[in-house]
Amino acid sequence: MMMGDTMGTFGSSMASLFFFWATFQQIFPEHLKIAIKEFLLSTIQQLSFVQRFSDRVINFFSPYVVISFPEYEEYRFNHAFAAIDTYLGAKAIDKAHKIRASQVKESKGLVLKRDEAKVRDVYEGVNVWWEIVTATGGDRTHKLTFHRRGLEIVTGSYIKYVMEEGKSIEAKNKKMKLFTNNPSLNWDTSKKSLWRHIDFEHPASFKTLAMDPVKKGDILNDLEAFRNGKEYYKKIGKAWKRGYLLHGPPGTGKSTMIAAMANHLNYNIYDLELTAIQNNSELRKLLTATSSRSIIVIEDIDCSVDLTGKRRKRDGDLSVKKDGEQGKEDQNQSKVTLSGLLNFIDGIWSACGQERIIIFTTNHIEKLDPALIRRGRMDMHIELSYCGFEAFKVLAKNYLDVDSHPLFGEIESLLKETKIAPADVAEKLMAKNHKVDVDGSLKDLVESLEKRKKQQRDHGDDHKKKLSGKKLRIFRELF
Ligand SMILES: Nc1ncnc2c1ncn2[C@@H]1O[C@H](COP(=O)(O)OP(=O)(O)OP(=O)(O)O)[C@@H](O)[C@H]1O
Ligand SMILES: [Mg+2]
Repeated sequence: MMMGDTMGTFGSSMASLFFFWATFQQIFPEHLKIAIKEFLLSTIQQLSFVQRFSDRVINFFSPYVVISFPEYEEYRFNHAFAAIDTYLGAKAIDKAHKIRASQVKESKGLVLKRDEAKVRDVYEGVNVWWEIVTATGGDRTHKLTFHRRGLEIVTGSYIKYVMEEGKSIEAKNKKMKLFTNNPSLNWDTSKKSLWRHIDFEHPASFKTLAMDPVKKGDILNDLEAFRNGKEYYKKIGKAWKRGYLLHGPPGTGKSTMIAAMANHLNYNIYDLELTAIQNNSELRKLLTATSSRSIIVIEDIDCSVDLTGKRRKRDGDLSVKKDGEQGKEDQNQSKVTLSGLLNFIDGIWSACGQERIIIFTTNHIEKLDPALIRRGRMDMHIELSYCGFEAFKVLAKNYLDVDSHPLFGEIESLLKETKIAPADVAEKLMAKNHKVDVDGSLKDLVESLEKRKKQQRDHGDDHKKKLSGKKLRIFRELF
């Protein structure tokens, strides 16, 4: 067709359209036009009503239930959303096709997350489908779809299970921290000024801890029972806390065990230095500023606070001061007292605290006031003692990577007769100049044990001689 023909056809079509519009304007009066408009609008409304009604009918007959977990609710972040996100992210990584890796500031290493919009899960035989939906505004929502049959299981326990799993994965991925209290003089109005922290990266583990394996097993079981004891503690109406008293000579592994416990449970450590605080109210402030899932440690409790005085009942309170020291005590408000510590452990902490462990360590259990260490306050007394053969075998494995050696027999019998701390054994087994020398290290240890055995025997003889001399003197004085 020629260009001119095309233009002609277009022109005549436009002319017909104008003609039609002008006729419409003339024929239909204004009110009729409004009526047509209203008719069209109501038809559209009816159609959307039909749509809504049909949705309802479908929902009514549909065997599926959908629960939504929006990221924000009334402008506040919904923590359930975060827990679900973590749970789904970590779920069945091995089966996922898309994985997202990231390193978040607070996390230990690379966090691998399943990166799929839809995830299927099965819980107690119920199939559920999770889907993440993003609205046009960018708000995200986790949608959980399942068959009505599973309603009781899903609402009764599955959602709770997802929340708990999510939170525990979050906690596991978090870097542990070691907190130390700032001297109270440096505190300002912010809670953050009470404790300073560093990342906690101690390599200690129960596997490398040298001690009697039965005792080790008991402690591990106790920790596990505590960690999983939320419902139990609630049932018996007690605060979810546990106290351990670690006692034993220097270098027997008390501090190492605390690190191993923190690593095992993934808890933060609060190392409470009592000498840096002035009084009981500061102590209370510090302890209430600690977080859940943490271990609060007071090392060398016998040296940190004057606990040696006899307790005396005063105004229903426990006092550590000896009789006659009342005036001094009133003046001396700058003391952290046994009563402050005990009150906190028993009272305030029980009311506000959750999932906390408190550990006291001492080299001199005999110096401690019985009130501090009675059962219930300190639930478990753990003695770390001199190195036995079983503990030695763990150290030999750690340091030399050997399970047996011709010198083991001799070492076993020497250890029975000699008091040596695991720290001293470890020192002998440690590689010199980064070279592991099994024979040399074990020979070194045997020599050191023989020397100690002799010293300890001589010291024992001296002690016996002194005693018998004293007895003789008393005998002479008497007769
Ligand atoms: N039972 C043990 N198992 C493994 N290593 C140990 C053990 N005991 C001591 N060690 C080693 O000795 C070093 C000192 O031990 P640790 O600091 O735990 O002793 P401690 O009982 O806390 O002593 P102190 O009473 O002086 O505080 C540790 O770094 C560790 O290498
Ligand atoms: Mg120590």
